[in-house]
Amino acid sequence: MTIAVAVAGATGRLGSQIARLVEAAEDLHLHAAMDSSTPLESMQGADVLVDATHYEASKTLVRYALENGIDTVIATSGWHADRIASLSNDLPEGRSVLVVPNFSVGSVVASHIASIAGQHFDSIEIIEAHHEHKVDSPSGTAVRTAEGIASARNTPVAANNVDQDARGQVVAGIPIHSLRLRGVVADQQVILGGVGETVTIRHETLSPSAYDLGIGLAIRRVSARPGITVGLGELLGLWTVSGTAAGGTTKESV
Ligand SMILES: NC(=O)C1=CN([C@@H]2O[C@H](COP(=O)(O)OP(=O)(O)OC[C@H]3O[C@@H](n4cnc5c(N)ncnc54)[C@H](OP(=O)(O)O)[C@@H]3O)[C@@H](O)[C@H]2O)C=CC1
Ligand SMILES: O=C(O)C1=N[C@H](C(=O)O)C[C@H](O)C1
Repeated sequence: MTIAVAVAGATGRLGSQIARLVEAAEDLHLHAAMDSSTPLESMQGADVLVDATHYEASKTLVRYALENGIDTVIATSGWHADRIASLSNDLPEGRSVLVVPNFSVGSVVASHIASIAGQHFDSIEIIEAHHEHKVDSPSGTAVRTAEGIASARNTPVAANNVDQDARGQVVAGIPIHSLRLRGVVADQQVILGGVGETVTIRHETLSPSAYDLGIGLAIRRVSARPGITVGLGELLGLWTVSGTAAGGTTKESV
């Protein structure tokens, strides 16, 4: 069976990559390649919407898709736990949403390792670096990593002096520091401080081709998972974690 795919953000960096992958796959059909001037109705008839836009646009695109019977892969950053919980409350019966903060396998693995390590350290901060054209900060991956670390712990993380401007944006008690640099694709370090030691868990994306595997998997598998799934961990078969995520999502992984 061929899956008809609408790509929102198809003129952008990620969306154009997704549209190329869809066009090249025999079992996928590019039903609509949407940019900011494309009417929402053009996604009608698609089986799956992949949203790779900006959060403000994403909110409208995603709700329209779900109301029109289209399962949705959300690649856009900005879908934090509370916003996912709100989407979950209004999710039409039978529809599937896969929120993917990061399509890269290495990023999923690194964030999961951080959630394990975070159970053994009370001092935790994240530094993320991205290309200079990234419009949002902190990155969706860093936010999800912080949320994942916090939800795996029994006690909250409480960083010191976070009222000072240079201490980063605090998510789930964890300060996130964002760099936007020419030459970088994407890079994240989770730094954990203990007594007389630190541990750094670092993932570097060297090329956007790191996203290819996860993009294909997300499109092909989203409709088999009714409800809201966060992250690719389970789909990649890396682990199975059940339970309720912070904010009430039904599946938990980064
Ligand atoms: N999950 C993951 O692994 C990854 C996620 N991302 C995330 O994907 C998102 C997009 O990133 P990137 O591709 O770099 O961004 P770009 O700025 O390159 O592209 C943004 C795209 O969104 C489109 N757009 C804006 N508003 C609308 C709208 N109302 N309807 C339809 N399309 C719209 C733009 O269209 P127009 O050309 O008309 O302005 C453009 O095609 C970001 O949130 C980023 O963080 C990025 C990489 C990997
Ligand atoms: O904008 C990007 O480039 C990326 N955005 C995502 C994020 O915000 O985490 C995923 C990846 O890091 C690349």
